[in-house]
Amino acid sequence: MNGDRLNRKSLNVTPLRLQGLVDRSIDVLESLLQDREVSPLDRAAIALKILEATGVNVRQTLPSVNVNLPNSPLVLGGYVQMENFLSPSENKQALEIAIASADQFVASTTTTGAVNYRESSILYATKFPEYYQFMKHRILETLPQVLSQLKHPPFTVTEVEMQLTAHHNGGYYKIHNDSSSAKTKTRTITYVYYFYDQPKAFTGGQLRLYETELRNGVAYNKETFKTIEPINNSIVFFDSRCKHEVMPVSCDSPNFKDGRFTLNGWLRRAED
Ligand SMILES: O=C(O)CCC(=O)C(=O)O
Ligand SMILES: [Fe+2]
Repeated sequence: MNGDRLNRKSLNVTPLRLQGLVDRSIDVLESLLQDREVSPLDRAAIALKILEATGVNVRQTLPSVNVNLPNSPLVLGGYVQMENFLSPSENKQALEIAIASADQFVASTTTTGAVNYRESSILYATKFPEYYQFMKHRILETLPQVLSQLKHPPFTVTEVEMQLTAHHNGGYYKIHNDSSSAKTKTRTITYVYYFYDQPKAFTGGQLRLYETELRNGVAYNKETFKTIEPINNSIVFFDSRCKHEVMPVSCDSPNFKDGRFTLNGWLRRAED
C-alpha cells in the first residue's frame, strides 16, 4: 500500500482512536526496550527506530561510539602497538625460556583442522608457570589503556590464555580470526608479544591485520590491511574477531634460537 495514502482519513480513524493506537504502540515499544528476553541487538534496533522517528540522527550524534547499528556493519581493524614493553632482562628471559625448552615445543594445529594453513610450533604456558604469571600481570595492568585506545568497552577478564609460539624458516599462518569456533568464542582481545635473538636472523613474518566487517556476528575480511612488523620487545593488541595473517618467514639459520618467537594469547570474557 502507498504510504502517502495511508492516512487517518482513508482509514476512517477518529483522532481519539488514533491517539489510543499511538499510545499503545509506544507502550509496546517501551516494554520491548526493557524486556531482557529480547536480544540486545533487537532492542538496539527498536531504540534506533524510535530515535529516528523523533528526528535524532544517532550516527551524527554518537560518531565515536563503537556500536553495531543495524544497516551499518561493525568494522574492525584497529590495533594498539607498544614498543619496549618489557625491560631488556625480562625480554632476554623470554628467549632463554624458549631456547631451554626447545625440545618441548609441539606442532601447531588450527581449530578447524585445516591442513596447510599454519606452520609453527608451540610451547604451552604450563611449561613456564612463573613467567606466565609475570606476563599475565603485565598484560592485565596494561589492559585499561588498550581498551580505551581500541574504543572497546571494558569487560571482566575470566581467563588469560598464553602460549609461546615459534616460527622458523617457512613458517606462516594464513588468514583467520581467533574467536570463530564454539570453543574460542569468548576470546575477546588478542595479544602478541614479539621477541627474537639479535641480530635478527629472519625476514618476513609480518602480521597483517585485515579490515574486518562483522555481519550478523560473522567476520568477513576486506582487501585492505595494515602491516605490523614483529619488532623485538613490542606487543600488539587487537579485537579477537579481527581477521589476520602471519606472512611467511624466511631464515637461513638452522638454529632454533634464530626463530621468530611470540608470547601470544587471548583475554576471555564470561559466556553471554
Ligand atoms: O604471530 C603473530 O603475529 C600472530 C599469531 C596468531 O595469529 C595466532 O596465534 O593466532
Ligand atoms: Fe591469530
